[in-house]
Amino acid sequence: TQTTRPQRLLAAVQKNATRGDPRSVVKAIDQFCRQKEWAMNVGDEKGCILDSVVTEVNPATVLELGTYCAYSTVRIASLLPPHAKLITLEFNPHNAAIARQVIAWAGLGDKIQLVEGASGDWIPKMKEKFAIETFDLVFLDHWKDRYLPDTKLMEECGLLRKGSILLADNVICPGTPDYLEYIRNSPRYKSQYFRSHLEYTKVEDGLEKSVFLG
Ligand SMILES: Nc1ncnc2c1ncn2CCCCCNC(=O)c1cc(-c2ccc(F)cc2)cc(O)c1O
Ligand SMILES: [Mg+2]
Repeated sequence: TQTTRPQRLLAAVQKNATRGDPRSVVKAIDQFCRQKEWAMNVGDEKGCILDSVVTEVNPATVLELGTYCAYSTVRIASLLPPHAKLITLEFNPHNAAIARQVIAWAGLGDKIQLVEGASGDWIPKMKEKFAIETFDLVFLDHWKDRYLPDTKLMEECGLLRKGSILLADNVICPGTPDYLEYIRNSPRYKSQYFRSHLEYTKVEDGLEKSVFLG
């Protein structure tokens, strides 16, 4: 029977990456996406910007919205300090199952908690279910029309503190116009646009980094 793209991506990781070596997992996925099949990972170009933000923030708590095949999950977690925790939400059970295996191959299972479900359902439960006070860094990479409502939800649930960083993928392509409008005009955020390209293409895209001012 026909395999899915996430299954083929996982096979490429298991074939070309070294177990327990997160950077080789990242490299294997980028190679697969450049040489075989495009997939909606943040990719190597935007990934370098992601790396620089993670390194600068040096977060103890990270929330990722939209795991897909765990490319950015592994990329972020490989840069975290020893006791830091990354919670990643994935809506699609098939993608979650693939992501778990990519995370295991990278050897990052003790830093990453993958939760299956919709962001809107889980954000209000974060504090009680995961003993989280606030997130130092949030990486938004899920449904583009959920960036704004989920940001407002995180504010309402007290999950952001003065200095929390939001980093949003795809603000140009596919685009998140309502989120950009809100975050760039709100007195509660200081935003910066990092111009780049849609993963593995020459199409313009970028990341929007926003600091919550409290
Ligand atoms: N926990 C949760 N809660 C809510 N939604 C949740 C979720 N967990 C998952 N999802 C559902 C996310 C589905 C994937 C989101 N990402 C995207 O849709 C995406 C699309 C492109 C793209 C660009 C140009 C094209 F021509 C085609 C596609 C590129 C990207 O970098 C993208 O991140
Ligand atoms: Mg994306």
